[in-house]
Amino acid sequence: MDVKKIEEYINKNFDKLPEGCKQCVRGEKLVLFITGTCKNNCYYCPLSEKRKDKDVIYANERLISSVEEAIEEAKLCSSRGVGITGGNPLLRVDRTKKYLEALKKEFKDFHAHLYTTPETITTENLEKIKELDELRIHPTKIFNIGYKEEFVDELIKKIRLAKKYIPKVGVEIPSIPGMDEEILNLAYEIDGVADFLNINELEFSDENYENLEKRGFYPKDDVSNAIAGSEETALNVIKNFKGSLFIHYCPSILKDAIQMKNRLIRRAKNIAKPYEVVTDEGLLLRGIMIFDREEDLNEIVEILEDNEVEFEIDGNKIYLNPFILEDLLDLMKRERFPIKFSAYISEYYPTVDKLEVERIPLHIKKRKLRFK
Ligand SMILES: C[S@@+](CC[C@H](N)C(=O)[O-])C[C@H]1O[C@@H](n2cnc3c(N)ncnc32)[C@H](O)[C@@H]1O
Ligand code: SF4
Repeated sequence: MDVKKIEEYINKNFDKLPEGCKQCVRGEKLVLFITGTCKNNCYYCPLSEKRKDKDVIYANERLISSVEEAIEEAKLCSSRGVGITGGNPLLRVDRTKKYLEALKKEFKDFHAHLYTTPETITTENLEKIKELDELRIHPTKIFNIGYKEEFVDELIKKIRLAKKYIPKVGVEIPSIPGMDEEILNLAYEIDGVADFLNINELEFSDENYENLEKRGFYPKDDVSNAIAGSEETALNVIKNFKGSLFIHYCPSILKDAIQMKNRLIRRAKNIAKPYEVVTDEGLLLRGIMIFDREEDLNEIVEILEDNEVEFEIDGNKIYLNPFILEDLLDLMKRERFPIKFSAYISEYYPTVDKLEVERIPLHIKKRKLRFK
């Protein structure tokens, strides 16, 4: 599926999607990675080395250590809900409870969903997370050990238990190529018990690549992280399923090209300085002038102030609107005004690390070579 097809598919099915997915697609969810701790060891686990089995907390891409930082990040992204993920959040259930309750208290109508696995769904844990609106259960044993009735029975028991505390309880699984029959059986077994089944296109990462390759899986193309055959398995299950359960297929490209982009746009709009431009991809553009000498910087500051141009000084740099910078350089060249600075357009992520993705040179100030 390409981006256009995904958009058509999402628009057609939007009303049927679980609320957590609706918000996720629109980039409205704060992704709260509450711990990297997990006892499951799935061979396809995509977690990066920085997160896997590390007891760390991230709010979106930001490493945090307090509830206040999570709230701040939610505000910066105008989040309307939270997806609590990991690792297994229920292995740090008291921390999960603290963050969940704080976010629910801070924001009105804040939708919360959480990912976990069947073993940790207990009455004691559910009591602590009953403020959740949605739970998504990943039956890891079925995909790591094999499809066995006892694993399906355990899953069904846990869905029934969770439904006593949480309004919506669904099952979320990776689409393992070739497991069409098992996934179809699973869908029939949970029909009438679970509220939905989400099937994720299988993705590789630096961490799981070797494991996936050993099992004969390989990338479907050289532009995405998706595994060949995973989409076919998911779509095959949906085509052959004749029950009433809602099955949603989540392609890898939906996460990268639509959901991530929408989340970035929300953050970018909130943090953009008055002189910065938000791109359609949710990145920020700014013009940068870099000076060797303070008097050259002061001269330009005077010109910008005279022309009421918004700008900011950062050490030997001036930041300003990229289009104004281009116009200014054109004018200076036309007027043969000496250009005593280097100028670039910088494109960067509106994330906490402000990762620069591109720097387009507009003018490079020639350096003089001096022999001593
Ligand atoms: C990345 S996990 C995060 C939450 C938690 N660790 C878990 O596995 O449930 C979210 C969902 O992605 C699915 N998943 C796990 N590994 C995946 C992979 N390599 N590619 C695609 N989906 C995957 C699982 O079905 C899980 O429900
Ligand atoms: S349950 Fe999730 S975090 Fe844990 S090993 Fe499996 S994929 Fe990784």
